[in-house]
Amino acid sequence: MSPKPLLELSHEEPTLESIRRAPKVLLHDHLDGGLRPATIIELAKDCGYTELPSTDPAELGEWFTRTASSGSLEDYLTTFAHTCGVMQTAEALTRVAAECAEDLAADGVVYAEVRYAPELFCERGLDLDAVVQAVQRGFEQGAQRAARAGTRIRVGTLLCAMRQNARSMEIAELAVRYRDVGVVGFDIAGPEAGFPPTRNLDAFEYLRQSNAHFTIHAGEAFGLPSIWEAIQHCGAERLGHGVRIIDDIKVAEDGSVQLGRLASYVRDRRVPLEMCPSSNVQTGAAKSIESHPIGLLARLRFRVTVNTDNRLMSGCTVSSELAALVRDFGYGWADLRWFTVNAMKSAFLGFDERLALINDVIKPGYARILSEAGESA
Ligand SMILES: O=c1[nH]cnc2c1ncn2[C@@H]1O[C@H](CO)[C@@H](O)[C@H]1O
Ligand SMILES: [Zn+2]
Repeated sequence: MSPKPLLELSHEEPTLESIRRAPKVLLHDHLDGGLRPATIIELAKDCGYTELPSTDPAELGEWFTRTASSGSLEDYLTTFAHTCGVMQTAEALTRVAAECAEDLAADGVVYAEVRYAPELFCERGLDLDAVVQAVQRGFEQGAQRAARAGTRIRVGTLLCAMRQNARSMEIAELAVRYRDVGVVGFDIAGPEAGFPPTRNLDAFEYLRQSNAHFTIHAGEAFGLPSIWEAIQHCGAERLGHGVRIIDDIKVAEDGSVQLGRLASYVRDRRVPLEMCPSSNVQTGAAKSIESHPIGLLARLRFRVTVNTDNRLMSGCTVSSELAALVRDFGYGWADLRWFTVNAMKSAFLGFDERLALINDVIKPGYARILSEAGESA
């Protein structure tokens, strides 16, 4: 079967270059998983961090992608010791956040939600508030530099609590304290097996009482019970990954599809899935991009979004993830616009701002690309 676009709009196939020029929205990207290799090396030198596996940027980048392709989430996560190791000062955090905003803007991302766990950056004297302030400063600087370079980006921050630690209430309070200055939500991250989302019920309860937004990493390294708890016990608005929802969908030999009750609920309620195909292949949550559940889930019209997870560990960008899906699923421009609008609708930004980005930036951006494609055809 030759791959076919889900929606027809133009016969011009999107290429990596043209995808880079299209407006894109990113909901799931870790700040400590997106550093430039050269920056890691410079920061290590500045702060006396001596554990890096290489001091050559190309080699170091290659080390991250190779080591993260371990086949298990736990092993994948060990690589973060080196990024967190060099992010222990306010200056380092500001620099990393600024470069993150610049890199995303250069890739054509117009709105990004970038997440990190403040508790991981308090090893050398910073407190949680100092961490958040330093990162916010960086995003502001980066967005300003990007605007001067002719690329506009808006960045919202998500604060993560680490599942294996017991600080989720404290981090949830931090997220609420900074919600008027750029923090748009909360998440839990880290190893999934053995750390069910219900361990953090008090934090989720507090966030709901505070009318605050949160997503939960669920259904990545553990299956349906994790997704069910995240949604039905904790009240997650979105699912980080959520790939294992596929376990509740039966595809018969004749191609007919039957959704179980949880999969139906997720689709009926339009629960956004923050899918990260390359990361899933590296952690063993999916065998390949080609066989990734995103193909079926998009065809069934789940609220699918396409994300990077960790650009450094996967050697990817939003554009390269989309290009891989175009290559393996035959998606066209209408499909890429659909993923982008899905993501913007699912953002933890106010409704009026989401609408403005869709109507003033995303739709005109795709219209421009399509008219250019039409002219050159
Ligand atoms: O795909 C993932 N699943 C679970 N945890 C993750 C993933 N990627 C990164 N982190 C964890 O989130 C922390 C905060 O950014 C990172 O330090 C890493 O430990
Ligand atoms: Zn993640």
